Amino acid sequence: MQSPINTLTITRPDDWHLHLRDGAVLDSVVADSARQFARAIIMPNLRPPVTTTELALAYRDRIFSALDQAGIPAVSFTPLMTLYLTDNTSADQVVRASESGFVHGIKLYPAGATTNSDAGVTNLLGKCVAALEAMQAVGMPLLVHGEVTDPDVDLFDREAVFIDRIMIPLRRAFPALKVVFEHLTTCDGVDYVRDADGPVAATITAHHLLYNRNALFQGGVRPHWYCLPVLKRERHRQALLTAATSGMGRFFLGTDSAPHPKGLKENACGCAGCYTALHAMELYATAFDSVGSLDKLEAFASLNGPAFYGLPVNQGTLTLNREAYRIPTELPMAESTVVPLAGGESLAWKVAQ
Ligand SMILES: NC(=O)N[C@@H](CC(=O)O)C(=O)O
Ligand SMILES: [Zn+2]
Ligand SMILES: [Zn+2]
Repeated sequence: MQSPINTLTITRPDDWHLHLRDGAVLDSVVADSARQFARAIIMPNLRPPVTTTELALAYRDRIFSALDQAGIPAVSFTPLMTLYLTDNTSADQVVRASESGFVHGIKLYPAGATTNSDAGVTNLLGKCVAALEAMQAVGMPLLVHGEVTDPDVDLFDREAVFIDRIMIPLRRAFPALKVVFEHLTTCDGVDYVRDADGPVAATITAHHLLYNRNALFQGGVRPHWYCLPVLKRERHRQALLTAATSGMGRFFLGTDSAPHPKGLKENACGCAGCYTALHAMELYATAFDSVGSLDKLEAFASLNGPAFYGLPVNQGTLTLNREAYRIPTELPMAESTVVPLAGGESLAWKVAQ
């Protein structure tokens, strides 16, 4: 089923889940995101993590310097900052973040769940009650990496178990808390977000819409397809695609683009994270086109996110053309190299320059 559409112009999109890193890598990656997106929710899992409004302000300044160095005017890309929730995040820190006007979410990393999560939360409903109460009161969204870390739980089941053990009790205790279930990967997650009462939403990556877990092992172990939460079975991919193309306001775009140096991905213990900022909208257009739903891309990429976060829709537009585009195999970045997801492969969509 292929749509006859050959060109598509949508309201300029936003990326509601992005890793920009820091230092020299930040300088290299920020231009890729700014080329396609007007705003992005910037993940706080740096080393050390961004745990306070002061640290977020300093990081935001470094992002603006990187934009300036890349020749991108500050008005054309807005970093929406987040804080990293810890066992010690106080209600006062939440209030300060909210009053800053530039912090738009607080991120839950269960300790040990993913890249740079060592400082994360050990017991959400035991240690973070004051912070969660304050977040609910001021309307600050909680962004969650929704996987349990219990070593007895199979890697592929960690999202489903997170719903039962954390999400449901959390929502019962804080029914008015805004929650974004980040990088949703399962049909269990889709069902939960679709049916839950209250202000719940989810981001979905391009890679989870395009690939199932076979991609990790096609012809051998392929580390560039390894991310967390890990790719799942085909039926989960199908459920994500149905949700993303449903037009439902609870589902919106979040690339989870997460650059790692090539040498740390192609490694005996390779890092989790896929780099998709370079070709994000091309990947999403390919996924939506695969089910004849290009007409639903604008809601997912440009309208649903701002509505949930209470922000205005962007002014500009982005045009995609049906045009063969070969993804580069490698990108030189600072002192290292980053391999974009599906490097060397071709897509049928290209963002117009
Ligand atoms: N998604 C990933 O596999 N990695 C992310 C962390 C995260 O979003 O969990 C990273 O920071 O590298
Ligand atoms: Zn995550
Ligand atoms: Zn992420």
